[in-house]
Parts: sequence; C-alpha cells; structure tokens
Amino acid sequence: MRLKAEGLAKVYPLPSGGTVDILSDASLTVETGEIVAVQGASGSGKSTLLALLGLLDTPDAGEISIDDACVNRLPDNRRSDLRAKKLGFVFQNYSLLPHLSARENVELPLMHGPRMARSQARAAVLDCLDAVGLAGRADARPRQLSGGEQQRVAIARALVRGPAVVLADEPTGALDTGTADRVLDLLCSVATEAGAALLLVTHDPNVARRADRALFLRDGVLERTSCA
Ligand SMILES: Nc1ncnc2c1ncn2[C@@H]1O[C@H](COP(=O)(O)OP(=O)(O)OP(=O)(O)O)[C@@H](O)[C@H]1O
Repeated sequence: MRLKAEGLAKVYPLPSGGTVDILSDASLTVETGEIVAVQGASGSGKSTLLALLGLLDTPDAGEISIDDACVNRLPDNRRSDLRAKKLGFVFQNYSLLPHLSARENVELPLMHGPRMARSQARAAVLDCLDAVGLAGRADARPRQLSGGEQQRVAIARALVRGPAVVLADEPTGALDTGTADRVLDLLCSVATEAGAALLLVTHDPNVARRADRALFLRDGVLERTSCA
C-alpha cells in the first residue's frame, strides 16, 4: 500500500482579509512498513498536511492517492469509508472520550465503515489493548489512566481496524521524556508489526531520528532532511 501526495496546496483566509498559503507544493510518499517523520516550525502547516492526508480536509490543489488511485476528489461518504478502512489516527492530546472506558474508546472506529461481527469486534479490541500492555485496564476510564496509558489506548484505537497507514500528530508531545520514549517505541513497533506505515508529525528531533526518513515542512514545501 502506498499513500502519495503530490503538489498539495492549502490556502486559508486571514481574519484581516486576504489569504495565506499554508501549503504551496507539498509532496511525499509513505509505503507499507515505513516510518516517515514530518518536522517543521510551529504554524508551518504540519497539522494541516495531516488533515489532508487523513482525508479530513481537501486540498486547494494537488492530488492524494492510495495505491495510485486519486482519493481527494471522491465524495464525502467514499472518503469517510476509506478513512475508516485504511487510516488510523493518533493525536497529541489522546482525544479519548472521557465518559467511555478504554475498551469502549478502542471500539469507536469499529462503529464506522464496514461492520464487524460483535464477537470479532470484541476480540479485535482486546487484542489491541493487549498489544499496548493494557488488557488488564480495559474497563478504566481515561481519568483513571496516566498520560502514557491514555496515549497507549489512543494507539490501540488507531490500530483496531488494521489500518494501512497510521497518522500521528505529535503523539508524544504531552508526555514526559521517559514516557514519551516508551510510547514511541510501542507506536513504532505495533504499527510496523501490524504491517502499517507510520507518518509522524513532530517538533522533536529525537522523535524524527526514529524514522526511516525525515521531512521538513518549510514555506509550504516538504524538504528531505536525513536518511537513517
Ligand atoms: N481552518 C483554518 N482557518 C484559518 N487558518 C487556519 C486554519 N487551520 C489552521 N490555520 C492556520 O494555518 C497555519 C498552520 O496551522 P497548522 O496547525 O497546520 O500548523 P502546525 O505546523 O501544525 O503548527 P503547530 O506545530 O504549532 O501545531 C497556522 O497559522 C494556523 O493558524
């Protein structure tokens, strides 16, 4: 599986009138088994890029393709379907629903897109919680879990549908250094063991060093920075 972006542009309106080009010609490819990092200054457009790649928003120009099929001009329902089947998301602030248990949070992506049998869904949820070391905390609410544990639940949730690509926006940004290292190890290993590509947005050069390739977003364009 290959997720490819070519010449992406995104323009936002300014409150004072006029517009600003956040992305002007951003291109990248991420393939099964790869870990790719995207770095860039605050406000350079990293989250905007991730929203486009995650089919949550549409570019003003350019093309996003999955296995050579253009996906960014599909109708909303087809894009939602692809998102559910092919993509997993991990956010900086975990984005867990506070009133749901770990198990119920991980189950959420299974409510969208193609339905799974109840028993199969239950097994998938427990497998993913087990993979992140939290099978014993399945009934805990987010407030009963540490930051690192909450992010591990969020990783389990991203992986529960067996996505081809995991998109992670500052996945360790809210964690202390030791916890961040452990969560990052886990994210990299469970994503690659599950056969998913991993695209990580990060400010942190230590996180970027973990990737097979690191890209830097500057002036709306992605530049290659290093090769591990
Ligand atoms: N919906 C929107 N409408 C107008 N401007 C927006 C919108 N979304 C983002 N922006 C602006 O686009 C710029 C890029 O935002 P984005 O969140 O993509 O940057 P980022 O690189 O992820 O930043 P950070 O590292 O600080 O999270 C910012 O100046 C932001 O204010």
